Amino acid sequence: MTTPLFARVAIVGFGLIGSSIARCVVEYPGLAGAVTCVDRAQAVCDRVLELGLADKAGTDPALVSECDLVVLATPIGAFADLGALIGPHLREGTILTDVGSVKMSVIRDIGPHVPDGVHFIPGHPLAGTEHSGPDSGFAALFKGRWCILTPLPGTNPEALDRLTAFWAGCGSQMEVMEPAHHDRVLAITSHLPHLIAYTIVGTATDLEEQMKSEVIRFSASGFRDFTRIAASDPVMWRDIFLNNREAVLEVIQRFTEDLTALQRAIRWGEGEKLESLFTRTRAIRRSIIDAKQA
Ligand SMILES: NC(=O)c1ccc[n+]([C@@H]2O[C@H](COP(=O)([O-])OP(=O)(O)OC[C@H]3O[C@@H](n4cnc5c(N)ncnc54)[C@H](O)[C@@H]3O)[C@@H](O)[C@H]2O)c1
Ligand SMILES: O=C(O)C(=O)C[C@]1(C(=O)O)C=C[C@@H](O)C=C1
Repeated sequence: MTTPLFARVAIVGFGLIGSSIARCVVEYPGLAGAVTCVDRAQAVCDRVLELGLADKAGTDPALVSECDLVVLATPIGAFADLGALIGPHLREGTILTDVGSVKMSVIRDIGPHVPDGVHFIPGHPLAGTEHSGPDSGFAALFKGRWCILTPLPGTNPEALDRLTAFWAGCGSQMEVMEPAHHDRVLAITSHLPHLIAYTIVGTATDLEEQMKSEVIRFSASGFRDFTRIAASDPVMWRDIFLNNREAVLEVIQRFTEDLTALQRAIRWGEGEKLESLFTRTRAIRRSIIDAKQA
């Protein structure tokens, strides 16, 4: 039997993403010898043990002290407090990473609590669903999906290689990025689409009762797709918008200008303008599909 990449991994926050990582460890050999669950909810810890996703589970942050990989997988608003709680228990040589959807704020909130000799390498798997909690995870979640690491200057290359190998073993395609660049890219590809979905479904929610029930009854696939996204976890998304404020505000500004231009084109009957934009957007969809098949 070959030695696994890590002897014991601690997953702090054992919801959709945390439990999917644990399922990878259970199902794919060679990633880690054992899993420790740390979650603030005792009910989550009990469920994780019941599901067989960890052999140790509890609410005590000191549980991370016996782990050589620690993955923070709570909503990012909890990171500053969490950093202060687990920092003193991290042992030398441990790799500390996270799965948070914003990277600059994670570096700001966790960085000051990382003891010397601990390798802090922020990360973000670009894979998820609208579901939450330990029952919603699955091992195939990361298969063929990007995982972005945003190492800080001076990061130990061997630690980076080990973490890269761990995520690749979960099925991810790996990429390294500057954290600020990550936050700008994700503001467009993930945060703005969620904000738009929340807005569209919110508008429907505010309609008068009669209209609302008709919208629900006759919702066609376009609206349905938005409701899936708008069903995503409210706390997680509150934290994302509050922690990627500048990049999100910038893309909202551009989006608002583009929406106003479309509004004008509709008002003035500028069919060519509309058709030309819709032709360009169709080409983007095709290039995404082609890139996936390549
Ligand atoms: N859901 C997605 O699509 C997705 C995709 C990629 C990355 N992420 C990121 O992953 C992280 C987790 O998201 P999720 O969807 O798995 O969340 P989730 O709601 O399914 O699970 C979060 C877990 O963290 C626990 N928790 C909350 N605060 C805690 C604290 N202070 N200490 C210990 N445990 C705590 C909760 O009890 C819960 O079990 C977030 O930072 C999010 O930005 C989410
Ligand atoms: O598919 C979904 O449900 C998602 O929203 C996943 C998604 C995304 O926007 O692509 C959401 C947030 C994460 O940080 C990464 C992935």
